Amino acid sequence: MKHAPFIAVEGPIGAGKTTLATMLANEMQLPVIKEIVDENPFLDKFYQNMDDWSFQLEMFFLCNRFKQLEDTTTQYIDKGKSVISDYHIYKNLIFGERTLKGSKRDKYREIYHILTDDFPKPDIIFYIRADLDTLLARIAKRARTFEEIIAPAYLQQLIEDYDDAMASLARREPSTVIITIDGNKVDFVENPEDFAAIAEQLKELMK
Ligand SMILES: Nc1ncnc2c1ncn2[C@@H]1O[C@H](COP(=O)(O)OP(=O)(O)O)[C@@H](O)[C@H]1O
Ligand SMILES: Nc1nc2c(ncn2[C@H]2C[C@H](O)[C@@H](COP(=O)(O)O)O2)c(=O)[nH]1
Repeated sequence: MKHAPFIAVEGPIGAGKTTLATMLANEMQLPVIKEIVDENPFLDKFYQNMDDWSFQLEMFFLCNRFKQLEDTTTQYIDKGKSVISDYHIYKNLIFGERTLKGSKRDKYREIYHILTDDFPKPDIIFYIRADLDTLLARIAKRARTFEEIIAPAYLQQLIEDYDDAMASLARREPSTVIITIDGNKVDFVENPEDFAAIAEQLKELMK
């Protein structure tokens, strides 16, 4: 592994991405890039009416992450510095393919590739899988008001979409190291030894 990998933590809503990315960044003394959520003006409208608001929402996330990834590239990656992020830009496509329809989905897909295809991609992905009950419990624990009305069926579909997307990414980009964490069994928040095992894997990869 390169001495300055770009690391991402991924997984469906509430899986523990921000928590794990922050914990690993502290342990490894790495800068951490966190997606913006609370400043997104469309999320609450989106959960109330997905068809009406999905295009604005996905475009907001895409434009915001485009800027973040641009800055991450110039401030860290181009300078050979390791960095960890609580998302992979690919999540924009995972969600967009599900929440958009017809010509809006086609246009969004084209815009996504125009904006992101030439960006550096993470060398290491920690992919947190978890079942519906675990995600619902963690979303409730996080207690964001606008997430209270997330339909379980939407979340279950995202769980399946993430599995398909990670398998597709592994086929497309065989050099990317994908470490899958079973979020139903591994608890890096409550069990220090679980976190230590994950951190050890990252240290080995960064040697
Ligand atoms: N392994 C875990 N065990 C218990 N609680 C967790 C775990 N991972 C995350 N949480 C909690 O679940 C909520 C969602 O975590 P977060 O990191 O925000 O997830 P994500 O970034 O994937 O949406 C937070 O309240 C967090 O403290
Ligand atoms: N439709 C989309 N929703 C997204 C996207 N990225 C994040 N989100 C939503 C999901 C959660 O309600 C909240 C925070 O996401 P976490 O994964 O950190 O829980 O924002 C997206 O690209 N499209």
